[in-house]
Amino acid sequence: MKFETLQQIRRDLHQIPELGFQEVKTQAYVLEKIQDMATERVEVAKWRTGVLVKVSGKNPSKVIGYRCDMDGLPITEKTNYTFCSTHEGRMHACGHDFHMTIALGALQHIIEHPIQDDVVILFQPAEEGPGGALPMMSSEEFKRWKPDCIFALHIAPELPVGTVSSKPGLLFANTSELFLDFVGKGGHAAYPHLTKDMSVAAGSFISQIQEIISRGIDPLDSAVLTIGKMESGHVQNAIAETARLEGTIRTLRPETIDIIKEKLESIVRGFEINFDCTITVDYGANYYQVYNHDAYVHLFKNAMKIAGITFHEANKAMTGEDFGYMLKDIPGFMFWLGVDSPFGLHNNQLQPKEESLVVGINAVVSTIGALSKS
Ligand SMILES: CC(=O)N[C@@H](CCC[C@H](N)C(=O)O)C(=O)O
Repeated sequence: MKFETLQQIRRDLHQIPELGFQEVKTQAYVLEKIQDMATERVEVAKWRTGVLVKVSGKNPSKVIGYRCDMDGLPITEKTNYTFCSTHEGRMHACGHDFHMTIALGALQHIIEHPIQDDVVILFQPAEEGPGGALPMMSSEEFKRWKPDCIFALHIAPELPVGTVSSKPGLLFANTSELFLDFVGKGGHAAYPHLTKDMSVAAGSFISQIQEIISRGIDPLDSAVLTIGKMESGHVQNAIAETARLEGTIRTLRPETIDIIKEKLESIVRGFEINFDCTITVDYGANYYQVYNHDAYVHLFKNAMKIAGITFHEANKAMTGEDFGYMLKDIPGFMFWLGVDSPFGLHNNQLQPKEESLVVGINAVVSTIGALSKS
């Protein structure tokens, strides 16, 4: 695919970011592009708002899987792109527009340059939440074409274009979303003694839970507890009856998430007594760690050398990815693709360099070729 075509696809997708399991326009766009390149060797299936494509090999002995994600984030874009999001309050701030474009580019390359094995490309919805990987894996469509090995990429804003990065073993953390609803008693701002102020409770709760990580978890066992959103009250001169905190828990070991949840719940019980309120805890979506299989990372490193792409050994990251569930069941790996953006993932000004699309496709097709020969 020509660079201008890839750039156009990325820009089209960038304009229509949709949240998890709402990727209706995105799915239609992806399907249209696939139809344009389809031959008799290509089969397509829809699953919810996702898409699965199978390209039959010349003499297959295995199915090679490649997965990309499709959803955007509830973030208001602040780039000055001419092709910025047309969906108010939604943005492709995690590079899924790049991931899908690379998958389409790789698909066309495989259709035009047939390999021995079957290739299945998965366009998976809802990576940012509530998690599309697990339900997709239990679908009939996935089971019918279940890959024998699988890999995926994620853009890396801090790495230069022309580079990739990965590591054997643990790459990404275990995660759990966190939603807390506080209900107390509202009232007039001038009569605090007659109320149960949920702004004060929620503010104090945020400070208190910092001690879970700093004093409750072995410093050698890394963990993160972030509250990313806080809401309470309605007006400046009334005491808030309700508050809501939204956040995420990240750990390097699956067991540590349970320890954190236990400590958090004991703080919740204390706050319910101290503030005479009720607090409901909901853990939303939970993702299993991304654990790369050694032999596949080794194969990837060699494939990158041959493709002329610079490989860096990665560090573990506290990011989460529901691709971890696929790697729990199917051998494979995930890697970072350098896109050189001055702004990071989930930033409203994320601006990955489009030249990296070509590198991404080269990395993916080279890896598929190497997997087919292995
Ligand atoms: C790569 C990346 O940024 N992934 C997301 C996954 C989010 C999972 C879930 N919504 C949570 O926040 O726990 C991330 O934020 O790491």
